[in-house]
Amino acid sequence: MIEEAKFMQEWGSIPKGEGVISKQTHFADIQSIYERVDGLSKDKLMYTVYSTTSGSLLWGQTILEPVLVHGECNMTRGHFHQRRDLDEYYWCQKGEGLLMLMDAQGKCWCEKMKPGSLHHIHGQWAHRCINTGKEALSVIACWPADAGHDYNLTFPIRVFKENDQILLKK
Ligand SMILES: O=P(O)(O)OC[C@H]1O[C@](O)(CO)[C@@H](O)[C@@H]1O
Repeated sequence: MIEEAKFMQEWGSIPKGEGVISKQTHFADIQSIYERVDGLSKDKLMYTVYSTTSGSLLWGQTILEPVLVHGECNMTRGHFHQRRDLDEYYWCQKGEGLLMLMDAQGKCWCEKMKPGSLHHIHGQWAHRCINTGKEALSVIACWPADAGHDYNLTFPIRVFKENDQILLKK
């Protein structure tokens, strides 16, 4: 017997199929992670996450809008996995940005994301996506459904864009 695929992730599009959900994050939800909170409308859309669970795996897509908050690049909240033994893959579909990583000792570094770049995230590394480009940054992820999110962290580096230059500030 040959069946149709249950989900579609067409090139350049969002995941479609039964059980795909989406969640929007607006500036009001995320403002506390930025250095400055004034000057941007609270209802500004910052990012959208589409996700679906099949068995023990999650498939998700995060679309980060090209927004600067007083020069600071739009970013996801960022998290460790509650289960530090569970890894994740990120694949950049569109746009350009940085994947910020931090280990358990607080060592923090970034990998460049561009269309096609594939990133392995070790289970003990916190991770955050940052849009440094002029268009939306679209990142697809696959990770274990029981990994969980641990938001109890602070990244020691901030990413700004000034005169088209990317600046990392401690
Ligand atoms: O929850 P955060 O840290 O804002 O990250 C954005 C997205 O990254 C994912 O965890 C994929 O890693 C999504 O589930 C999540 O919502």
